[in-house]
Amino acid sequence: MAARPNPIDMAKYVSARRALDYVQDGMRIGLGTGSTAAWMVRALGEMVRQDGLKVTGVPTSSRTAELARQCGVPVATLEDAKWLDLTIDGADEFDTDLSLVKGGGGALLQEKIVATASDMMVVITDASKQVDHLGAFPLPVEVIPFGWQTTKALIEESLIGMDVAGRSVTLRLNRDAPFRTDEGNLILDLHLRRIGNPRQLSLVLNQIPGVVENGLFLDICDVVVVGASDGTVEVRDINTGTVTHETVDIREDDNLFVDIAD
Ligand SMILES: O=C[C@H](O)[C@H](O)[C@H](O)COP(=O)(O)O
Repeated sequence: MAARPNPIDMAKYVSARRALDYVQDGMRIGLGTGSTAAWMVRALGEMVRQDGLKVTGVPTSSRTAELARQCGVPVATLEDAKWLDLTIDGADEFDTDLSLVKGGGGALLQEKIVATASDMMVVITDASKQVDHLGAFPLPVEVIPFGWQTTKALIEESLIGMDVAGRSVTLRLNRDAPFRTDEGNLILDLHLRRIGNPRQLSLVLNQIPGVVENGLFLDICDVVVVGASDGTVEVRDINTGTVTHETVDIREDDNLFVDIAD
């Protein structure tokens, strides 16, 4: 017997379902990483298995690749797919310009490469991720392990002249060991509280030797779908300047409602 998901998962689920309206047969789709993107991958798998949808998914992490295979979504590498029609991914923060902070799950590098190689990026999220100014969520910066303390010191130095409200930088841990990305790199989390000039910060960070990429996604996202636990979504489209409110048609027999571990 199918069980309804809790309110948080319900909001993620409806945003994922609505985002899949952008999918058409034959598309090459970037598959994001995180708990919200996982709902999208499961729902996409259902469309492939039950409706015969033909798509190719390009995962943005080893976790998503594994989930996609489990769900029956055919996967390819970006090297094979080369260019994508659409990427659907979650975010840690978004503002009114649809600028994003991503990388809470450590997948920002592949996510940014894949989203940039897509004609369209749709972000699936809930209202708790909306902010007036980016920066409340610590900004992830991926750095190579070689000389990472020096890279950290250079980042701290670069923050002195920046329009930010906090300047502490911490190495992300996984239990007691440093967290490693899929590329074997480290993540430094920048606790900035408020980022006054995201564009300047992004440019400055990416010029520091040892920095691979930062979690600011600027001018990449086209649409944000904000899901709510009552089954409604707000769809914000930066290209048309429209904001629409809709109710998502939920399949009550949806197999996704069966208890699924994240
Ligand atoms: O590295 C992780 C990604 O950027 C995720 O998209 C982001 O952290 C949001 O994840 P969630 O949907 O679990 O909040």
